[in-house]
Amino acid sequence: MRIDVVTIFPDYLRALELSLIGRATTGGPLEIGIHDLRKWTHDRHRTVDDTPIGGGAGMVMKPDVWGEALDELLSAPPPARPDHEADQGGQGGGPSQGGAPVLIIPTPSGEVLTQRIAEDLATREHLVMACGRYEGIDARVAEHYASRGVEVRELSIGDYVLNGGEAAALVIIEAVARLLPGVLGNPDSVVEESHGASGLLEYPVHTRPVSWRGLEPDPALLSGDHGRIRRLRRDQAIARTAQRRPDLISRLDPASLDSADRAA
Ligand SMILES: NCc1ccc(-c2ccccc2)nc1
Repeated sequence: MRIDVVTIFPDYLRALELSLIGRATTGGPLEIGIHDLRKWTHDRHRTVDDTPIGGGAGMVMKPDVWGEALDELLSAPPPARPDHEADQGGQGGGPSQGGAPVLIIPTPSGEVLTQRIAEDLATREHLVMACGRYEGIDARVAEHYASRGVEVRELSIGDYVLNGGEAAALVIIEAVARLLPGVLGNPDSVVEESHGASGLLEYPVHTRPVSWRGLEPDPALLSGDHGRIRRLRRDQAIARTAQRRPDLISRLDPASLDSADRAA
């Protein structure tokens, strides 16, 4: 997968070149390109914004500058893919959706990112992320590329407003990139995690010391009885989900709640 990020604060995205994601980019399953939007300006002041048509506070990012940047990045050839990855669907499941790039625009007015959306994006070959600042990007940019048949995803990462799309882009990229084969240290840990296949929140985890400040985990965890431990953890996950995220309980497939027993 290749991810291109366009921003007026390229240094904000340098974190991607560190840690887990950073390791995956050196000849791994992930290529990342960070681009300064001002590269596509032509005036002396490298202007990227202007006052809103129709009035209102703040500034809006100019469609013409964004158009030059996205024309270039969206038409770039898809990343070369080694043969063994021909049908690599990654943890996102399913075959790759082919090389057509997806234009992702982080925005407070977008659809909220979910694990399902991350899994879908993890099957793509090329993501182009447009990070807005100020009051956002001129709405005609998303409209234009959608009308040209580009898949445009305006994504929110939650119901709050940030100063720009960069922090949201980091969240979206991490949620997607960690699903790619070879990026996550232990692929098994993708299975039992909050918002994973079970649709439940993750059960509470513990490690040594067994007794800490007078607190100890449920004795079942020390029993060595794996069926009993599996059932305890399922019950803990259900209880935690019901308490903290009742909205997730209503979406659950009842059959998935018994899978812990069947897996025993
Ligand atoms: N849902 C998180 C989120 C994403 C993007 C923005 C944003 C703010 C200003 C300009 C451009 C994007 N705000 C919140």
